[in-house]
Amino acid sequence: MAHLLLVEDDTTFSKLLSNFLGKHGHQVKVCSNIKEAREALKSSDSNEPFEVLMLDYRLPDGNSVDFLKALRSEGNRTAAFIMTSFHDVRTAVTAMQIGAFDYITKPVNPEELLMVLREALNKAESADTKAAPKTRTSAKADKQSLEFIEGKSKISKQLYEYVRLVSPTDMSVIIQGESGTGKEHVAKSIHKMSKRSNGPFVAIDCGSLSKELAASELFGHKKGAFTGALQDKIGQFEAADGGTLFLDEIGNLGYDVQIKLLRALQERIIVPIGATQQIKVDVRLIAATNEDLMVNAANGDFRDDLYHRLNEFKIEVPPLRKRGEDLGIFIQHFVEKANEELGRNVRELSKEVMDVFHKYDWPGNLRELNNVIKRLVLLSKEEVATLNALPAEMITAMEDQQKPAGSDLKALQETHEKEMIEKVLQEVRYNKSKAAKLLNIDRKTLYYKIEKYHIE
Ligand SMILES: Nc1ncnc2c1ncn2[C@@H]1O[C@H](COP(=O)(O)OP(=O)(O)OP(=O)(O)O)[C@@H](O)[C@H]1O
Repeated sequence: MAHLLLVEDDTTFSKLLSNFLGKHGHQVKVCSNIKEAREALKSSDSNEPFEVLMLDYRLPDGNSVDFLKALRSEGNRTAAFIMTSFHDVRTAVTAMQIGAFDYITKPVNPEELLMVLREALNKAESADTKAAPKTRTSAKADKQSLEFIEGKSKISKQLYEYVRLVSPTDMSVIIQGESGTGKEHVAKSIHKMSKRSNGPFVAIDCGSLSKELAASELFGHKKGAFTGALQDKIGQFEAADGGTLFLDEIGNLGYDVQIKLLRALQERIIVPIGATQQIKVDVRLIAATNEDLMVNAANGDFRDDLYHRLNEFKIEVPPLRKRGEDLGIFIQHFVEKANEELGRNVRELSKEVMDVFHKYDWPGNLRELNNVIKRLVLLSKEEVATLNALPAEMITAMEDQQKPAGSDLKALQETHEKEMIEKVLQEVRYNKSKAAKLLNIDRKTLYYKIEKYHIE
């Protein structure tokens, strides 16, 4: 049994969901907005904290991506997943960067929900047993590398040529690529092929670290160094001694921590917070980012000196839509993996499903493909998976894409609607309440349309 917090403003749906989860032995606290959720989190018993947060994306007093961002920066690391419509998948992808474990598209399929919940609970459990949440150690690195697919496209061959080239050296590496392209996988491969492969591989997701906690997480602290430092803590730099430290989403580190990081890299020593003695460390650093750190450095958002220290070698991991023939190889791989995990026997995807997969642009890259395939396999009782097992909206999106815009009434209406919203937003200087009133729609609908049409 798990203690879950469900934040959902659709009361019928939340009742349905909590009954369903209750029947599966879980204890669910339901809140209908962010304010209530905050109160529930505050008053949750420290003996029985929430193990998983299940968040509807659009809530009456904000969206759950911002909510989760705020929680993470306050140091809350409870496993969380976001429930979203298919149109918001791009937003959900952002959510994963700030430490949501996963997302699930609405309408929620019960079996899929249980699967995602099970995975979130496993994650919560493994985080509990480690020095820090979101820190992954070498045992997992080994297991995952076995499942690694390189691909046959030209762009993938070049990628792995670079990986093999840089692995045996001790150079720092920046891995750049969109969310879900496999940056962590690449980092693990570099570690495995390096002379440090017998040492630890420690991964930290800087996106889920609050500014206050980042320095202590990386460099450790002494008991009493700050409120809440109840005992000495070893930092991840020390934990990675003799091995590789992988800093995911490094662009999220605050300026102060960046200075300390630079010093640790240049002088190979660290000083835990509140300590007086220096500790020698021998760590290879690999950093990942989905932004262009060079641009951030030029804008002053990232320290120039640190950028150059890290950028001894740069590897770009291509988005899935640019990996051409690899798509088929990844599909096969993920289907086999899902069959094994879920005890299914899907042998083939129907031609229609393959068509959709080839046309779709996969904004969440390999992670999204993996998720969609898991769902597809889960819902397919036969050997051939058909369109029925794909999210309905994915198919509609593909159909819409294929229609010629000139004669497509819906597309014309949507273009008109987008222009109208943009015009009104400009008129009221982006005051969304006023804009919603003028457009005669509620705020929630306005937010939905702003996202749908990618209005800045
Ligand atoms: N080469 C690969 N072969 C098989 N599976 C892969 C490969 N690369 C990535 N994956 C799978 O794709 C998913 C995303 O990979 P990963 O976490 O490495 O991406 P990422 O770019 O680091 O993501 P993020 O930007 O969110 O940190 C994982 O489920 C991973 O197992």
